Amino acid sequence: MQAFEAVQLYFHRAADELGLDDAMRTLLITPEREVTVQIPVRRDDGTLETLIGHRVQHNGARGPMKGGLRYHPHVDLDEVRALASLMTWKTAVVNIPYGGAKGGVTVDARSLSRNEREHITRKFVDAIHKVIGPDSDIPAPDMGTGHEEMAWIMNQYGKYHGFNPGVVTGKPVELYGLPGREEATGRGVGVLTLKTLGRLGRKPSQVSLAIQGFGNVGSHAAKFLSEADCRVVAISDHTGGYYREQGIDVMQAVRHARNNKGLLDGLEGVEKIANEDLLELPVDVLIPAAIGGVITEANATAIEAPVIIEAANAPITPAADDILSQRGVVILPDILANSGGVTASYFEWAQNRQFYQWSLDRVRGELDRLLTQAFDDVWERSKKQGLSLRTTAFVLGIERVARAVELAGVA
Ligand SMILES: NC(=O)C1=CN([C@@H]2O[C@H](COP(=O)(O)OP(=O)(O)OC[C@H]3O[C@@H](n4cnc5c(N)ncnc54)[C@H](O)[C@@H]3O)[C@@H](O)[C@H]2O)C=CC1
Ligand SMILES: O=C(O)CCC(=O)C(=O)O
Repeated sequence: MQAFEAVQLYFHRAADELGLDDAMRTLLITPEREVTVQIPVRRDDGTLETLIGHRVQHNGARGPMKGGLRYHPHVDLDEVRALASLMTWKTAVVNIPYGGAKGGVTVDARSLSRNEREHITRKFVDAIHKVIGPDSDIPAPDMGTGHEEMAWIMNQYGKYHGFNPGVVTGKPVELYGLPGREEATGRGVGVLTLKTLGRLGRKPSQVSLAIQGFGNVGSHAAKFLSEADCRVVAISDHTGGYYREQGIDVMQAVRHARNNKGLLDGLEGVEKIANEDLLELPVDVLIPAAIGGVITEANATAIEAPVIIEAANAPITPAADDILSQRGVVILPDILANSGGVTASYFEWAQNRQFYQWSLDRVRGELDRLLTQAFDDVWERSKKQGLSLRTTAFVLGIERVARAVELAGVA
């Protein structure tokens, strides 16, 4: 099943609960605009390469469209469309005044020099600057991009439209960024993991965790949860998994990765395992925080964790989701679990519009407050209506977007 088809499946399950008619379903699921562009780039060795980039603006009923920019070799239009639609429901679940969008360039970010990344980013902005903007569509980091790319986006956009830092979020703190945006997705994953454990009557000190992916999201989630007294027994990156039953020293791993181009290979005091095996460890909580589609029909029955927190977008296929749900596995869905990133982006954007900067404490406090509210809304409604957390999160998101469409009118 293609990625967008999978999101549509979840969408229709929730739309059935809401009794939405076919016309409204078609309106809500169809992207408003899709832009595919050529990005010609000269590599450092002089060769010319033509890359493809996409920006999908899924729905803007609740506000400017918002979503990250991914540099990854698997990026294609279907994936970007799926991720853009997830953003629409995510911003609605956490109730921030945005719609949903996503962008991507089909390229292995790790194969690029800094100069090449800058070149590609600026060329991409050259191609899409007319359709993005602080009131229309606001990019942010996703896999393979970070604060450097966001600074280049701001700068390149400014060459066409004048200085306006609110065109992009996830910028360096020294350049109109937000203290706390970089950690926000992982911190949010941590906060929501603790909320989930609390509802299940589990104490953090009794809990073991495995986290796949040690980039922005995975490393900050690991840090937050180990500081909260959870035992992080496995972490990984694309080079493999790293296991220690007594618990990994997460800060040592963070320092190691920082000095090793973001990679964990060579980390001492741990056993090397395969990424696939990490997913099947007998842990209390599994946190996929890397690519999508890692838990499928093929490995769902082998997953032992009774709780899965979807830090990555779409890490579980619908067939696997059904198998796990039937087994009673508690799954906190991506559109809630990783919503801390876009929520902090909202704070950054709001402050850019005021040329004002909050303190880190205030950012964390507001972030925790909004995420807690969204979590409680989803958890309580799920129990009341007897629906999975995923279907409930979709119901809540779709309901808010549909209401905005009805109130604003479409004709
Ligand atoms: N950065 C953000 O603010 C947000 C990110 N997300 C999602 O979180 C996930 C991770 O994003 P980031 O941490 O930003 O990306 P990143 O690029 O900072 O890190 C990705 C990590 O995943 C690892 N990885 C890549 N391919 C892998 C594979 N095949 N198997 C195992 N590990 C692999 C990489 O080595 C790296 O450790 C993505 O699904 C993204 O869409 C969701 C919300 C916001
Ligand atoms: O911070 C943002 O605006 C978007 C983050 C994102 O791409 C996501 O939540 O998947």
